[in-house]
Amino acid sequence: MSTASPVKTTAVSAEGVWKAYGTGEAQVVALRDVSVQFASGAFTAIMGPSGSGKSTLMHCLAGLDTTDRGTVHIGDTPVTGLNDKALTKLRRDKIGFIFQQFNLLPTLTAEENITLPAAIAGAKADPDWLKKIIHTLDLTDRLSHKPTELSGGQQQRVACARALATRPEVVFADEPTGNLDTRSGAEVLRFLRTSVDDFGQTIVMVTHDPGAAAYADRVVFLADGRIVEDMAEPTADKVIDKMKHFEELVAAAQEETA
Ligand SMILES: Nc1ncnc2c1ncn2[C@@H]1O[C@H](COP(=O)(O)OP(=O)(O)OP(=O)(O)O)[C@@H](O)[C@H]1O
Repeated sequence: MSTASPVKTTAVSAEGVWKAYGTGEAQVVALRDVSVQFASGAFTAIMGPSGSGKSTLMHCLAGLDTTDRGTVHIGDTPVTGLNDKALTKLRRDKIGFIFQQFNLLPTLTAEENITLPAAIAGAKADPDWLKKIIHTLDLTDRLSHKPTELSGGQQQRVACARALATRPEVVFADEPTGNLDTRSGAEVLRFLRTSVDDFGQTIVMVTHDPGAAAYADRVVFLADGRIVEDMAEPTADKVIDKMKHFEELVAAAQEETA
């Protein structure tokens, strides 16, 4: 019997990714030669100033946007180069999304919002798994409610259940606490943490909030389209301190890639 700890596999990877918007004088380079791996069963936060490329990176990783150069993989599956049909299938089968604005369908109940993506994918979500996440999210008494009958925190918890219903290879969360008060935000973050620790999920979360980033195992900092820092075991204080020295990090990264 082997006593070696299990080798962490890579859930998502980007290799030499470049992305620009517009052309000529109006061109904005949003990502400059970004290479990064996200381990399976880990919670990673992506941080950086406004316009640093966080959303662009997440969209390229999730196959919502194309890269100009470089490659992206979800597990062993190359995202770059897939046609629209294959991309839709990849997103449906392997990726969960949580958005700042919840993005629930207003005419459906909480339960229907949670189970719809699996139904569209032609898969029936495992009932025991669904029961477990609905219970963990404290939504059992809210399943027949429509989104307008739920608080913001409850709506985001429904969005969390929806994202995890198919046990995707990775969940991308874009500012999931951006529209929530501190208490509701903490509930969502605690759930994301639990989903990693107890259920082995992989989470990649964009956030501006050092307190939210402190729930993660790792923080990747972007500035000016480059990765300028990779922090393990973040705390809010460590993150705030790093953000104070951002200009120096950007200047160093610019010099390195000049
Ligand atoms: N569709 C687009 N067309 C033109 N420029 C774009 C587009 N999307 C993003 N950009 C530009 O690319 C750069 C990176 O944008 P991105 O939205 O990825 O940054 P961000 O770090 O997510 O910012 P924020 O924190 O404000 O959401 C910015 O300069 C932005 O203006």
